[in-house]
Amino acid sequence: MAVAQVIIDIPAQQTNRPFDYEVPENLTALAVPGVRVLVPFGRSGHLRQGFIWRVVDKSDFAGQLKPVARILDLDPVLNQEMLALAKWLAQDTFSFLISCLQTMLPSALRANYQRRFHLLAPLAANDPLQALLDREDSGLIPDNIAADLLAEIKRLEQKGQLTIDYQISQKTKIKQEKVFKTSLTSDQYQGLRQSVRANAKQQLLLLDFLIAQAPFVGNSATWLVKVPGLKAATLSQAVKKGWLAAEEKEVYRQPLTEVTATTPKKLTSEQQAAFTTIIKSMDQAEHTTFLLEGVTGSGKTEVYLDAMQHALAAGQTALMLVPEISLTPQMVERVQGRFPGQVAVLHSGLSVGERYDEWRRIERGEAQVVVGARSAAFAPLKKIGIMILDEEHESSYKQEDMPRYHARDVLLKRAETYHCPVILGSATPSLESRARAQKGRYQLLRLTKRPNTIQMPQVNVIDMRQADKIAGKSDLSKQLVDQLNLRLERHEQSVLLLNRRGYANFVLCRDCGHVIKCPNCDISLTLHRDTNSLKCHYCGHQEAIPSACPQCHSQNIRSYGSGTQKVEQEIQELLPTARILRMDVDTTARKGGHERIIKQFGAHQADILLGTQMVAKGLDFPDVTLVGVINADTSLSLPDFRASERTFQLLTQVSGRAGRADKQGEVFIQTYNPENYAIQLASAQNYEAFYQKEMGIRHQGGYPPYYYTILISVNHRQEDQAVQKIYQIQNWLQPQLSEAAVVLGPTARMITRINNQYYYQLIIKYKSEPRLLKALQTLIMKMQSKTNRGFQLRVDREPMQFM
Ligand SMILES: Nc1ncnc2c1ncn2[C@@H]1O[C@H](COP(=O)(O)OP(=O)(O)OP(=O)(O)O)[C@@H](O)[C@H]1O
Ligand SMILES: [Zn+2]
Ligand SMILES: [Zn+2]
Repeated sequence: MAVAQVIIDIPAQQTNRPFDYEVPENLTALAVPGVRVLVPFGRSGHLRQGFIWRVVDKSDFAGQLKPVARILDLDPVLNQEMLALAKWLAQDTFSFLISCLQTMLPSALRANYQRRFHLLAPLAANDPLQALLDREDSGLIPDNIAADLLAEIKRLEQKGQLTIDYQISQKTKIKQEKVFKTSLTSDQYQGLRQSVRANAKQQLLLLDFLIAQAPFVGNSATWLVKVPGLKAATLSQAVKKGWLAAEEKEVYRQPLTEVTATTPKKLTSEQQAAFTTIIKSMDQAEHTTFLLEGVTGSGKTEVYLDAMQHALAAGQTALMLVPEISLTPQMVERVQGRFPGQVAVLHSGLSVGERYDEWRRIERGEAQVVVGARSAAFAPLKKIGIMILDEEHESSYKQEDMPRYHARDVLLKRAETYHCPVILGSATPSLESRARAQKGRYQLLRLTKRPNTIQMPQVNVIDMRQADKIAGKSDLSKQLVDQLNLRLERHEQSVLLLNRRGYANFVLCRDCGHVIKCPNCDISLTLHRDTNSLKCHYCGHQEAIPSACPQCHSQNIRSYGSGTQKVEQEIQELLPTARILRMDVDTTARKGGHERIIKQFGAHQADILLGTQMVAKGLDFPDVTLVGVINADTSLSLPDFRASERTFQLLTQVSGRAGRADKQGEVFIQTYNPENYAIQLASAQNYEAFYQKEMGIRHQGGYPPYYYTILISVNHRQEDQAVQKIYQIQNWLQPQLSEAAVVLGPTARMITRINNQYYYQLIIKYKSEPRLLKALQTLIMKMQSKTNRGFQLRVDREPMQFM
């Protein structure tokens, strides 16, 4: 007897293992690992969806096995590589296996359940359930059903008066169109044309069309028949008469717009050197990881494209991840232009149907190149020859919900399977990656110059403590406004960054630039409006908001922040002729909003692009000669040990948007902290020096990459419960750790209450803790027990957000 081991679609610890089911004789051919099935589950025996994990000969289960009820796929939706990847992912990220399996698939394949009840006995007069039966969709239990109705359903179910069943509704269907093949020769069609009656207008219309299609005749290709005025019935009759053969063919909802084809550029010597090293490793099928550290505008993308080309030429495929597709329409266009018709694009901006179609094209081998955001790391490509992670420092590559994976780790794991190299590219690599390159775990490749004679932009720091400001507009220095004006006169473009990271969350002295920090940690304190206090999120230190600056005693101390809308108005008043495009959460809320703004700017429909961090990424426009940063400081003050790194990255990246073609670029950075090393080194565009300096600070403070970190968080409806639990966890965990491990906290999370749940957390810093993994798994199990009802535990390895 064949036994299917099935992972059930219920993300919970109790169901986080395969369950055995008998495979009925008639389903044995279809019951293979990776197909979706419906199986009866639990005492109720309701049908649930699941995945076949493995098929074995016999079961260790003592009782009678239930049979698999239905198999939903004719071919597995997850292949062996994906199943193995899911297993690794579940372990590595402390996640449920089912969550990992679901993450790998487009949401169209995650079925929706419809619950329906069927009466076994008549309802009592005026039973409220009658209302549900009277509806058009009789018996459907709506998702938003009122609690008392649901209780009534439960009551009748328990009394045996009704049953509930679960039906899978698949939202997205494969889209099909009818295509045709000729079945007669050209002469035969001519003959028919003579023989049909003159008033058979429809038939004549079709025959004329078929004769005109002479090149198709005798060819095996199928095509769509679209003749104006021709009725569908005429076509079906023609098929019946044997004039034509018809078949259903899958068609795709194409989300792509037309792009112009491009040819490779002649690589510079630095690009050539990097490329040669990479393809050598591809040819030798090594899973080397390259860190391509190339200054902004140095042409990393050209290296990626050539490496992808090399893979395709060898009959392999290529996978490229970018942080956010909507922000990088230019990147997508460059890849599509280079490989027309071969590219699938995966991202959250697509409709469910579009995404599913792109996934199918990849799965069937019809697209050899995939470009996508984080979740495209699981694109079902086969024979991968190269994988690329562009802007590898971006924190959006880490998923914040279960499974909390980092796309980089997924690519590196897949590279082991495909024996192919991975390129991590950035002008500002994460410290983690750069440190690994230092140790030789990654191979460092550097591009230090822009191609040909193009120079890096000149960067100027404006000290806002002393700068001439425009009266009544304290956010703008005269110097920056003059520069904007100059660009207007020259018909060149400007990009303005308003740094909203950490907006209004910290306290800064407007006279001396002092930011209030924790006495125990090298981290700024966070302003809590609700309690009117300043708190440290690492050690729990708390103090009242001072009325004067502790450094210069000025009373001009306040929380800092400024909105894009306000700045837009100010600039418009100062430069009435300037055409300003604003890019922020408000203007990009609609689908395609980013893309529209970027396209408009590219088409010179505006002189100034003003926005939040969105404007820092990927833009490559030849006429941008000025970049202005309105407030460099905000992100410096985040209560996060990565605050300096993030600031450095942001300033370097945005500066890099200037002067990318033949016109020299200039950058002006307004700051209250001109001596700060992150600002200094970003203005010098000196990544290597920043890396050295920041590593020293991380070493001293005991932060990554010198330590690994794990965040454990617990939440509960009642604050005291959450507090008690986090202390219990700490007391239980501490003895299992070595002396070398450091436990920070417990502390409240910055936003302590969300949705009436209170969050408390611990951070473990460690170097090597062989027992930690096991301990955390035990902890996860313990937290699922009945006594821990109402608590939720979260274990996040290498968290990107500590707040
Ligand atoms: N070898 C080359 N010859 C001529 N032009 C080049 C070459 N390589 C790149 N370029 C051009 O230089 C500009 C910058 O290149 P690209 O966008 O690839 O840089 P990047 O390193 O990916 O940039 P960033 O990290 O700043 O986004 C582009 O307009 C590109 O077309
Ligand atoms: Zn001060
Ligand atoms: Zn502290």
